[in-house]
Amino acid sequence: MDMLRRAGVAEPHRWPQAMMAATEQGWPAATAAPLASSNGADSYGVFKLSYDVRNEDQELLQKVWKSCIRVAVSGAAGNISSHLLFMLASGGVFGMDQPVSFQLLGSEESLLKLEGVAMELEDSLYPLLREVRIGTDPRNLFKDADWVILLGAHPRTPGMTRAELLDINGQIFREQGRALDEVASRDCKVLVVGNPCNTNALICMENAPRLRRENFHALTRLDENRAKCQLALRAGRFYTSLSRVAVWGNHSTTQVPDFLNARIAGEPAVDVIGVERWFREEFTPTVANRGGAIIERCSRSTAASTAVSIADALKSLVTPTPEGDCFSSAVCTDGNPYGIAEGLIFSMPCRSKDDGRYEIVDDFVIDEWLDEKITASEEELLKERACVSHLIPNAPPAACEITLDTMLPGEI
Ligand SMILES: NC(=O)c1ccc[n+]([C@@H]2O[C@H](COP(=O)([O-])OP(=O)(O)OC[C@H]3O[C@@H](n4cnc5c(N)ncnc54)[C@H](O)[C@@H]3O)[C@@H](O)[C@H]2O)c1
Repeated sequence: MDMLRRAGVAEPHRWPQAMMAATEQGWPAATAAPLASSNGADSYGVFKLSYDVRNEDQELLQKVWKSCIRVAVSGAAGNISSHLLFMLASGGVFGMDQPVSFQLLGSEESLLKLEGVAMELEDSLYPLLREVRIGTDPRNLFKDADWVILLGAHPRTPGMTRAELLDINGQIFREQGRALDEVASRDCKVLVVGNPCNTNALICMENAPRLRRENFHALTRLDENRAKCQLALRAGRFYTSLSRVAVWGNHSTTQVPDFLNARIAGEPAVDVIGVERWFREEFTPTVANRGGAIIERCSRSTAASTAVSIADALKSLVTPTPEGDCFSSAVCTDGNPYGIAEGLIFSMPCRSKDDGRYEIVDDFVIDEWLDEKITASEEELLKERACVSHLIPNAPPAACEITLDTMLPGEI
């Protein structure tokens, strides 16, 4: 500890007991008894060991590390998480000087698998990973969280309508919103991935009034990445030449990948590619069907590219957006510059400085065609909000009028 201070190193959370930590009370442990802990869940396996930092990790002590951040992940035993956690622990998202503590939430059924995930994290020997906690109680696992990534959701079973899925998953996200409200850091940033992610994020936000509304996001970065890939392929240019590629609206088949404002090497994509019919008739459905096309070929969901897009979404919030560019995130529409109905979670072009906050880019041109598509996605989200009015505090009761299945192919 003294050496840390002398070296001017910010004290990571609970350092020097950092390589430590455990399972939540009651977990059928293959490990030693859980330790008492400051945030209600105990650290797992090797993470619960204490050691004398003065005699170890001399190399690490030479480095100037920031204070440890707490990252909570729900659905942490699932497919997407099995890629994501390893990216987060490697430093590739929050930075090579940013220690992290994982608080991993699973369902009762996934607990054994969650322990397996924790064991793989142990074996990966990530210097930046200082704690791992696992369990099933969101009030334990979200405690003091700085970042929360909500992957856990009920899969749609055969015959289940979108309205039924909205209700089942809405109940999960109402409960998790309440838990965040009680125990998470007030400045906590929340990224919802579990589907239907825009409306799940809305329910979560509305049930967590202590947290800032602007800190709730639903993931549309995968759609943006897919749109960029299609533009690059069609133009015969590499991804790096693309900028201002935004996706508007819902993460569903009504999503609107925006080609009008997209740039390729600084020029309008519509001029570089030049085939209007392709944009209007092929581009959008190709982007929306990409997950289905991948499943057809390899019989598995697109967990890896989704995890990469989550990493991209988080990185975009903690690094400055390059001049003239933007990133897509579904965020709260309150006060938005495009006249979209307030009180929705709607994907829009955003820019960030680097501190987790963002602003909505206000200079995108919306022509009649784009406006019509954006309005259709907005109307869908208004209907989804009506369907879950019983899960939103103080919302007037409303009828559920969703009839279309707009779930993206390839997503459960
Ligand atoms: N927004 C996007 O771009 C995007 C892309 C792909 C997938 N998704 C969605 O992400 C979600 C996760 O996908 P996956 O492939 O990892 O699914 P998965 O089924 O492999 O994993 C989900 C995990 O969540 C757990 N879980 C269920 N309910 C839970 C709860 N209440 N609390 C904690 N854990 C819970 C399950 O037990 C399971 O382990 C799905 O809803 C999927 O549709 C979104």
